[in-house]
Amino acid sequence: MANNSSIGIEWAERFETLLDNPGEEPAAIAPDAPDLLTPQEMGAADRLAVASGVRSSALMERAGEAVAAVAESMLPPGGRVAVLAGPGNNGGDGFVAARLLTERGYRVAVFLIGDRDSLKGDASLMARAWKGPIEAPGRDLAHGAGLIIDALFGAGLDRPIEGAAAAAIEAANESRVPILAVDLPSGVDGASGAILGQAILATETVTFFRRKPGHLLMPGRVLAGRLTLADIGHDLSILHDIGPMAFHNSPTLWLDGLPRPQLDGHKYDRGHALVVSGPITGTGAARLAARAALRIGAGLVTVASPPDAIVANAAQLTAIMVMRMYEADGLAEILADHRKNAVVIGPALGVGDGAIAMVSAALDSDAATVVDADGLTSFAATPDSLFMRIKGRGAPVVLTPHEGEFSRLFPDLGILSSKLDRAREAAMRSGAVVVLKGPDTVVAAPDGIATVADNAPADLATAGAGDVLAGMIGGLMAQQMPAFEAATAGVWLHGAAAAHVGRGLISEDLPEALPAVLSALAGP
Ligand SMILES: NC(=O)C1=CN([C@@H]2O[C@H](COP(=O)(O)OP(=O)(O)OC[C@H]3O[C@@H](n4cnc5c(N)ncnc54)[C@H](OP(=O)(O)O)[C@@H]3O)[C@@H](O)[C@H]2O)[C@@H](O)CC1
Ligand SMILES: Nc1ncnc2c1ncn2[C@@H]1O[C@H](COP(=O)(O)OP(=O)(O)O)[C@@H](O)[C@H]1O
Ligand SMILES: [K+]
Repeated sequence: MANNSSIGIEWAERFETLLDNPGEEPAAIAPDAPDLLTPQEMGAADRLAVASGVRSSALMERAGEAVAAVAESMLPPGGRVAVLAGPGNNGGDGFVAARLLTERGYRVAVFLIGDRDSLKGDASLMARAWKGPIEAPGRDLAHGAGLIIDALFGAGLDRPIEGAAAAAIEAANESRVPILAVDLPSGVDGASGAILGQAILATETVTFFRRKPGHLLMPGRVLAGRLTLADIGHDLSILHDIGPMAFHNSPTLWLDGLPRPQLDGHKYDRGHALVVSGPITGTGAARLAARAALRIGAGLVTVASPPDAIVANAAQLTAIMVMRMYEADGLAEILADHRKNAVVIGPALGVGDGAIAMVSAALDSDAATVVDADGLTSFAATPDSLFMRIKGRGAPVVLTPHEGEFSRLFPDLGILSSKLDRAREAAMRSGAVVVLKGPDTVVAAPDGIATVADNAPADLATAGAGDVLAGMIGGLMAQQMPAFEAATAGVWLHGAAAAHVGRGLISEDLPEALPAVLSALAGP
């Protein structure tokens, strides 16, 4: 199907290459390793590592070593450390770090939730190797400490934190002492980034082998602070067996597929994007989207304008063309010209039957289609009719809702705590690539492959930013970039453009920042 994504497949192929040419990989873990593993997948990675001959206690020793190394960078020589250890293997990592830091001259106090005799397996082993005292945490657990190591709960957290552990988290947060979290800030669900009961607000977090979705999804991303990814001895080949379905949105994933102008190329080779304008009271959104489509490389861009808005549009456009459009039939006529191979519809379109008819006309065409804003809201009462049209066509569709628009189209998915799951369900149900926007924008394809972005500065929460994103994705699809890749690249480039502009950003700045961002990506 046209919407299917190739990122997962391409990345898997790249691993094959890395495995065949190990010399080409500078370290076991590339710093931009994009795979995200859920806690369950990470558990499987640990089991696979053990099955391949790595001792689980060796994994824990290296995990504790990685924690100790970051702790040292956060402490003055001989500084005081409070280690909070939990009842599972996360606590085991804490005991290793406590031992190593003591050996290196730091003054370490260990506070355990539960008792040492209840610890099992490697955690029990590491607790026995700790020769110092073990205390029960009280309100003053951080007293005199220069650093708290949070080793209460990691990948094994499976219910809301209460009681003594919740009180310890509260005391740690209130102490204002910097906190280094082991694997995850305790209380953060590694799959969703959601808080289960109570959570540590970490200064830094050390995680192992691969990041988890909860390190990137809100609020987990903020609670984790600065993230270090440590190699503790997993072989890369493990990823083949696991087959990750979620990826960190970084250029590593899509840069090879980003359209580039060719020396022997022609503007007609770079596609023709059509952006549908709203009525006279709402024409700016379409112009923002159109400008973004042109800046991102579409060869030609046309704004299809209702007759009452044609003067407003024409007066403010130069390189972008304007065409008069008489409602849905007019749009269908314009799109009958197959050279117009991508259409962006929805920004400031107005909500109602007229908008439904126009979106339907766009979906009846052969053009790759981005449906945004009012184009989505108009289907709040009849979402299935939108999904049926999407599934019934050959060309790809990208839906770009923010959380409000999303909840109108998929009201029952609000119960899912994971933004990743919400976007995936929506993609599966609608047959479209879904871009669920926000500070942690998720792009999901109907086959379950998804990306999570973390590069959007808060400045992007400004009027019209979404219109620009829709135009960028449409502009990439006009250049034949597949829908999932176009959406993923569009989201990253949108964030990068905002970061390039910095403070004072308004949406008009975003298309203008694209040349710098694209040039930097293209290299010297
Ligand atoms: N596996 C490996 O090889 C490696 C793993 N590594 C490390 O192991 C960590 C995962 O370890 P894990 O699976 O033992 O889980 P962990 O996060 O310690 O917590 C589970 C414990 O907490 C309990 N519990 C859960 N929720 C609770 C709650 N709300 N309130 C109270 N209790 C709760 C639950 O017990 P339960 O009561 O459910 O029986 C269980 O005892 C991982 O994050 C990484 O740091 C590294 O060393 C590298 C090698
Ligand atoms: N707090 C935030 N941090 C970073 N990016 C954000 C934040 N809030 C929103 N965004 C991004 O800003 C854009 C806003 O889009 P949208 O809500 O559609 O606004 P508009 O309708 O005004 O264009 C989206 O790309 C979204 O991902
Ligand atoms: K932790």
